[in-house]
Amino acid sequence: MTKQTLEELYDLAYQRHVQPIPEAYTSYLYAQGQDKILKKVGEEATEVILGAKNNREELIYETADLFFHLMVLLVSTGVSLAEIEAELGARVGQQSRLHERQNWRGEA
Ligand SMILES: N=c1c2ncn([C@@H]3O[C@H](COP(=O)(O)OP(=O)(O)OP(=O)(O)O)[C@@H](O)[C@H]3O)c2ncn1[C@@H]1O[C@H](COP(=O)(O)O)[C@@H](O)[C@H]1O
Repeated sequence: MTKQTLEELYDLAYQRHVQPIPEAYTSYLYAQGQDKILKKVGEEATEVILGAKNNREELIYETADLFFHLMVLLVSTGVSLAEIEAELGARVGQQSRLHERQNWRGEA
């Protein structure tokens, strides 16, 4: 089974940005502009929720769609995957502050 990492997906999205291919869907998204990309991210996020409600196959399929469109969004805004990884890295080892949330135990 062929696998693709998020880094490879990002690189692909980046390549389509710097070297557009007229018939490529990814290049089409960039050509349509930011609002189109944002709309797709919103749609795909909603489809992840619906997929999760249905079954795990749909959740997997829709998550892949969302990841792809998120990569296109990051590329189009000039945000690198390394910046996301750095943000995630900054959170490693931090205590969650669940106790600061009111009623986090579900108490009245
Ligand atoms: N991973 C993906 C990927 N995931 C989802 N999609 C596309 O995202 C779209 C989502 O489907 P929708 O029905 O929501 O959208 P749509 O109706 O086709 O499009 P709209 O008219 O709504 O914009 C489909 O066209 C999918 O083909 C992807 N398109 C491309 N890739 C990767 O990018 C590579 C390059 O693709 P091209 O840019 O098309 O050459 C591919 O080989 C893949 O590895």
